[in-house]
Amino acid sequence: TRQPGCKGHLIQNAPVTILFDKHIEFLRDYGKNEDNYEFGMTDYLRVSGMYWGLTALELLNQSHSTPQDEIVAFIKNCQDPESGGISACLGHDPHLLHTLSGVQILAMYDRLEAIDVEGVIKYVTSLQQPDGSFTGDKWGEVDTRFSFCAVATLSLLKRLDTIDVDNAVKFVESCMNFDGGFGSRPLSESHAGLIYCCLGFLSVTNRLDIVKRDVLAWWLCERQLPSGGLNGRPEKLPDVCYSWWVLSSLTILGRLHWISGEKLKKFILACQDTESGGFSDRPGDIPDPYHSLFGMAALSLLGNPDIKPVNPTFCMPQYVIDRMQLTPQILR
Ligand SMILES: CN(C(=O)[C@H](Cc1cnc[nH]1)NC(=O)OCc1ccccc1)[C@@H](Cc1ccccc1)C(=O)N[C@@H](Cc1ccc(O)cc1)C(=O)NO
Ligand SMILES: [Zn+2]
Repeated sequence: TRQPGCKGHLIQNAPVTILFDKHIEFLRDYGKNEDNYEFGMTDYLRVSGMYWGLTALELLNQSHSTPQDEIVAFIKNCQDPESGGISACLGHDPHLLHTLSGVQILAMYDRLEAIDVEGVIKYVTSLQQPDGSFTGDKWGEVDTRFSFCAVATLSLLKRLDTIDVDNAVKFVESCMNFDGGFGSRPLSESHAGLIYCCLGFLSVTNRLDIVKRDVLAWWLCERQLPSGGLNGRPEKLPDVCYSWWVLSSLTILGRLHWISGEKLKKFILACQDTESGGFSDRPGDIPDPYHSLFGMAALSLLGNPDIKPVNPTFCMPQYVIDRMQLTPQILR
């Protein structure tokens, strides 16, 4: 909805504060009434959707009000007894994306003992290929996203020793481009989401030494547009979730100060839905838990004191990473 006098993607009289109570209500009630369209459409993402909503609520210090036992039981039921992997929803095939989301939720609640941890490890290790890469599931799609999902999952379970880390690093290194960025596979185009995955992978495996630090930091800063918002690739529109992919990457590189945080903050705040609560991808669109988490996580990285600190590598509350004594590498 472009109103007259609209500056880029900023709408006049856009919110300039965080509407905390509305976001809490939006996240708590999302998917409650099972008849609404969004709920049904996201079956294939259910466990990931739970990770987004629950992590966002935790960043707002609200997780005391979530039905933890029900959530733990649901994730437990989504673990495939045969392969050990976790699926998005009952009856779906297990997948690395949802195995990570499930393990992230259980780690946040300190309830990892509720699932067959050895089964998860067996599943993750079974997906590593001879060239060091990982497939997302048994159907064989290789992507650097899955390299990150694999090592992030194993790191949360303290079992990084069960895969060939050096070979995994070699594959990710083979996906680095001349612009310092990373793509899905060797010679694929650089993309902010994949750069986050590859930097997260290198942070977990303590191998950030291979990155072309300032070339990549420069490419990430070029994602910022006149509206203050960030895009994922050159010539694309700004989108609040890219605030997270780009900011977490710059934080891991120790170059967060290179971007204009004030202008970005204005863009993120303008993505709030003043009626329903929640954040949308850009001002005026429909809010969802995914963009709500990544918008608030970005505000947390920008130093907002009313949102709990978030770990840039795992996109989980920092106090959880500290409790687990995990120390993912970060460049200062
Ligand atoms: C599957 N997916 C995406 O592809 C989103 C779609 C989108 C959101 N805003 C613009 N496009 N894209 C996305 O996550 O891109 C960032 C990214 C790309 C590659 C790797 C990691 C992150 C989103 C879900 C979604 C679909 C449609 C609309 C909103 C959210 C998603 O599950 N993202 C995953 C990462 C991811 C990304 C791409 C995938 O094909 C699968 C998973 C995530 O954030 N997990 O915690
Ligand atoms: Zn988005």
